[in-house]
Amino acid sequence: MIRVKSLSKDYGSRRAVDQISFSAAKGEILGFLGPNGAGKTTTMRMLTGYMPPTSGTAEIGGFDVVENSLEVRKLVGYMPESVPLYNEMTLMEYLTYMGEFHNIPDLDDRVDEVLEKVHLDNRAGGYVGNLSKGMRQRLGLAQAILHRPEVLILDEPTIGLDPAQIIEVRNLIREIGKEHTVMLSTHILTEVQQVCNRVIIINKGHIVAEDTPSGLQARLTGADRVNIKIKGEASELLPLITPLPGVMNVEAKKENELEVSMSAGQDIRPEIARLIVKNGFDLLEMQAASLSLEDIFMQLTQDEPARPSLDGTVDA
Ligand SMILES: Nc1ncnc2c1ncn2[C@@H]1O[C@H](COP(=O)(O)OP(=O)(O)OP(=O)(O)O)[C@@H](O)[C@H]1O
Repeated sequence: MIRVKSLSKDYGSRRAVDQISFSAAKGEILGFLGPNGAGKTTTMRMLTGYMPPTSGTAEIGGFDVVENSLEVRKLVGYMPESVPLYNEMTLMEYLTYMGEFHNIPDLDDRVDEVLEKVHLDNRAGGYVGNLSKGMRQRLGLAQAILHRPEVLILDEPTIGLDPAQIIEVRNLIREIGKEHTVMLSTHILTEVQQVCNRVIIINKGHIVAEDTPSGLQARLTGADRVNIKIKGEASELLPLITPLPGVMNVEAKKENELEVSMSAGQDIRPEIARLIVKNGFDLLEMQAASLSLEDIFMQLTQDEPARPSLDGTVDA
């Protein structure tokens, strides 16, 4: 449904998005995760046809966002970061007004339908200005799905909401995701874990990782770090484990506990376990130190010298 190839955007001499490529299939909820200024909004604006790319291409449903922007707008529902809503209109008036741009034939029925979908049907005659922030966000979603788009692009849909409102909006997105392809941007890690089935991590205009939330975690968790608990003096094991191929560092954490860091992709837990037992120690526990998505995100986006990226190439 969404296909992006080498898409770039320059603001003057500043490159905000740098040759990104990705795609999203029908029925996917794709999370676009990145810190402030990463290029999320810029990418979404290009995808919705609101801003031309400097180079590269983006297609929605086979239509080029520049050459077929009218078709693209029919196919896409967009909820910008701050949804412009008209406070002096009732919810029904607002949605009817927005729906007129799209020539929706059964507009009155459709307005009732979407208000029900976002659980605002009981506020239909009330003023937009009287809505809470969470309700406004839900109205923004109603506006985005009004013309039955196949693709929904949501820019930071839960920003500024309180925890209860966040849960409501996330549930709604999951529900909407059953019928639409959804791409949402966020800087909240738990959001992609809870809502999305695939995640793209973007930093400084570059895609630094792409996977399922659990796959991403698994790739980095693997057994990069293992916590080991033994019966006996952990310090005695240090000189034995350190020379093992694939071991980067060994540290005694407590008297009988140590942490072994291994080179990425080299799971040498069996060798370590054999070595411990062979040397007469009882192995009480061996646990891969699980990285949270937050750790992964920090690893992928922090400024540091060249390091291997997830696909094994070297990132500058
Ligand atoms: N209209 C503009 N003119 C010049 N620079 C811009 C413009 N819009 C964004 N930028 C810059 O482009 C980069 C990417 O911004 P963008 O808004 O796309 O990031 P973002 O990931 O959506 O971040 P945020 O969550 O803060 O909106 C930033 O460095 C930003 O300062």
